[in-house]
Amino acid sequence: MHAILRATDVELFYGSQRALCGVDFTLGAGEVCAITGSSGSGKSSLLYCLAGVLAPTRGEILLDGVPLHSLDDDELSTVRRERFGFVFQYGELLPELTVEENAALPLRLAGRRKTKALEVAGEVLGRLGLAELRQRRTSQISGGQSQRVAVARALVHRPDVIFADEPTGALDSANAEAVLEEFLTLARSQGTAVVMVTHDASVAARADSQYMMADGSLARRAAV
Ligand SMILES: Nc1ncnc2c1ncn2[C@@H]1O[C@H](COP(=O)(O)OP(=O)(O)OP(=O)(O)O)[C@@H](O)[C@H]1O
Repeated sequence: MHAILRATDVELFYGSQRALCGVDFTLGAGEVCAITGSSGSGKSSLLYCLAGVLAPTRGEILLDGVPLHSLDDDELSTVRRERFGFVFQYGELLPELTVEENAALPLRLAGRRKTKALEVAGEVLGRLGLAELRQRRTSQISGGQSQRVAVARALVHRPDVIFADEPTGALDSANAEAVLEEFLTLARSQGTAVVMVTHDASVAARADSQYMMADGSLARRAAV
């Protein structure tokens, strides 16, 4: 399997606080990976580094063999916008936009025409059970519905890698299953890779690979 993302010996400090140490990680194209670990163990920090949002203090992150730190700000923004999709814990939707406008945002930023972008967003929203809410402003939907809109927005432009921090945290089991199915379908059909942080053991068990984060160190868990 072609390695799309590779981290070698990554360390991250926030001031004097060490959040990551000696992290090695490889993600194959089309691989769905789950990272678990206790609160404060460094899971979100790792996602931020892998996604080029934070620069590691030591070590490097390679995307298709190219070190993220070799890209200038514009190139990094383009990578994040076009090749990555994000469902972050505090990833806010824009309250003045409707559900479908929020979900269509990555396509609009990529220059797609509004009608086409809304049509594609509508299909994804439908698969996530949100068809009825398309025209609703996101200030008028529930937390779990917002989370699914954020998932739709992360995958609408068919990115190469989706980074998801607790993407099913606010969802009941049926909706968590719908989100996971979307990830797995994209991975199998488009070769999209997914790195997701989750506390949900049943979600993690469905991933292709599982890792455990403890005190800034990452360890692969054997398949059961
Ligand atoms: N901006 C920051 N400044 C200083 N320390 C930080 C910052 N963000 C995180 N930390 C610290 O870095 C460590 C790792 O935090 P991180 O958020 O990556 O953990 P996490 O495993 O994602 O936690 P949670 O499951 O609670 O979201 C923790 O000790 C945290 O207190």
